[in-house]
Amino acid sequence: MSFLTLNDVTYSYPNGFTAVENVSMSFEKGELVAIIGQNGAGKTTTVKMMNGLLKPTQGDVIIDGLNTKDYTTAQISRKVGYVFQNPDDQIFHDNVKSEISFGPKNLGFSEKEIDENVMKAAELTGIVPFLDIHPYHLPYSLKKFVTIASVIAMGTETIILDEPTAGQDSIAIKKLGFIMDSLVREGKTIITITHDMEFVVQNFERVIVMANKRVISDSNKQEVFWDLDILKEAMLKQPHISRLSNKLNFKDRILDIDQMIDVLKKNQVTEDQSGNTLIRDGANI
Ligand SMILES: Nc1ncnc2c1ncn2[C@@H]1O[C@H](COP(=O)(O)OP(=O)(O)OP(=O)(O)O)[C@@H](O)[C@H]1O
Repeated sequence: MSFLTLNDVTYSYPNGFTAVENVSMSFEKGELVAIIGQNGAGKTTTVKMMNGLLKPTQGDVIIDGLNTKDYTTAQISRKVGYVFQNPDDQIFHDNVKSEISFGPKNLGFSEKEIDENVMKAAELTGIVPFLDIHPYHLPYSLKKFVTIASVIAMGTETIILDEPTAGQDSIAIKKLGFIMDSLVREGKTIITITHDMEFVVQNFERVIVMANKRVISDSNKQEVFWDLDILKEAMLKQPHISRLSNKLNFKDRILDIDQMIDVLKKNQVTEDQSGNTLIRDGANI
């Protein structure tokens, strides 16, 4: 059995609105998975069911053999940590160190474990210099890293990141990639909701696409970003470089600049006697 399974899950909010319908997905330990899809597709509702913040109205969520229906959110949050989309929904302490310590303290860790976890999380997220500062005095980007550190410090086997790239510059986005990589290397499962397709291409292999409350694709990035019907249904665009290669009728399913350069060098680019670049077979421009 997988470490984390959503089995034909439906969720309706108390006002009667059904946000997620008949969704199934499963994750192994050490997996790194992106969830993409239009606004309102049901992504956040789905991941909130993974850490017990929401309990399915139909179907089951099973984490490490535990059905979330039979356990409290506090018990489930020992297994799955969730980093909120908006850091202001998560932060409530008056200095960064207390904020990061709260989770492991709450889980009953010893003083030594708390200190070790806080330092490790702060180092990995690059926020050691800000430990004594009030989180509200930090810019949005750093606040987001405080919330990520707070969840890392809890030592859960799975970490869910909801829109981590929103409001981040390119250096912070690279740092996010590095953090996710380090956690996966430790054997943790990382599930990330994102609208940033370039970020997906650079960091993920498996991609789950949601549209209209359902999963419409769960495959590798090559399949997903070259299935134009799926992208249309999810109202998503191919990465820029894929759109360019598509418009140029290249045969290869290009997803990033390096691949584009390889393909151009190997197949489609030649030089004339004066050294001018010419494009041949496979390109139709
Ligand atoms: N507390 C709530 N009560 C009622 N409806 C809600 C509630 N929270 C979310 N919804 C609705 O459920 C639907 C799915 O929302 P959800 O946040 O899961 O989508 P999403 O794919 O994460 O979207 P986004 O990318 O905008 O965050 C939306 O139509 C939203 O308005």
